Amino acid sequence: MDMDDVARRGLVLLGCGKMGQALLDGWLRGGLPAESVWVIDPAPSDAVRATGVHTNAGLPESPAVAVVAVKPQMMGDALPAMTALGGGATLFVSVAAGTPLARFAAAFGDATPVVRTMPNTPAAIGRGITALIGNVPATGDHLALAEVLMRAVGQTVVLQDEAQMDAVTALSGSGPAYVFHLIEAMAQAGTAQGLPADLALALARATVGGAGQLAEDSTDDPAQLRRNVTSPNGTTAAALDVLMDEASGFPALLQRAMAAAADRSRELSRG
Ligand SMILES: NC(=O)C1=CN([C@@H]2O[C@H](COP(=O)(O)OP(=O)(O)OC[C@H]3O[C@@H](n4cnc5c(N)ncnc54)[C@H](O)[C@@H]3O)[C@@H](O)[C@H]2O)C=CC1
Ligand SMILES: O=C(O)[C@@H]1CCC=N1
Repeated sequence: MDMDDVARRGLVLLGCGKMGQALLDGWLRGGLPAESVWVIDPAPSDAVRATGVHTNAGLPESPAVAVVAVKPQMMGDALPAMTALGGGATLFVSVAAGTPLARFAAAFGDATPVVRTMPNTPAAIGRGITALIGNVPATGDHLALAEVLMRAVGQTVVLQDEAQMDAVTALSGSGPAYVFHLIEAMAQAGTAQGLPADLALALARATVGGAGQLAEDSTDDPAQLRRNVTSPNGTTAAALDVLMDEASGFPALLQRAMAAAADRSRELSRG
């Protein structure tokens, strides 16, 4: 199965909010015809309607793919709309946090191929990263098709074990929010040091954006990039003494924050 099959047989997208829309935009940008997509969402946005996809219309009999992009708490209400697609002919791809593969087998039958994924919101600009893992009925071809779908919005990595999904969710799924909060916090601290708020925010955004791009593009690892900024006994060293403090610095804080996120993912998985 490839994107030509998806164009011919159709793709159903269940839930088209922030993540669903980012994916939809990526697929349409990549050349998937709007008439090949069926969106099911009780409140589709004007932007989704404007794409020309089918919204809340009768579903094709045997779509190539059904993508689940509703909140984990909505699964009980949302999945029954797709019951008829279970059984094997349609590949299910879920982007939902804390929703195990077994939840989809229970809804659609044990023979249904399902690929569970965890994308992130930089997908909206084609800069996401998505981790994937398939269930037993999902073949190499199914996983490859799921990767093609997710590559429309960024990079992909395949996991070895579904249990890794909780840590992935805590790291790359939720991670953009930590970075946005870092920008907010740097801007606030800049204001506290006497800068006007708009100037502090502009500096913080560009610094995090530029440093992120440098970290991704450079052949140096992040530790070396950090050392490149840090003059002996200079300003950066003074700040890093605070940020790298064993008890109260970034590492300890992020250990706690990500443990909370991963624990919440495990809790959601238990239903
Ligand atoms: N926002 C993020 O950063 C990420 C979200 N995810 C996952 O993506 C999924 C969607 O999250 P968001 O897009 O952020 O949420 P969202 O709230 O923006 O979108 C959810 C959409 O589902 C629709 N919906 C509600 N009930 C429905 C039903 N019964 N049938 C069909 N559609 C229904 C809503 O109208 C809404 O458009 C979640 O499972 C979340 O865990 C995964 C990675 C990152
Ligand atoms: O907060 C959440 O539950 C979702 C999953 C990863 C990012 N947002």
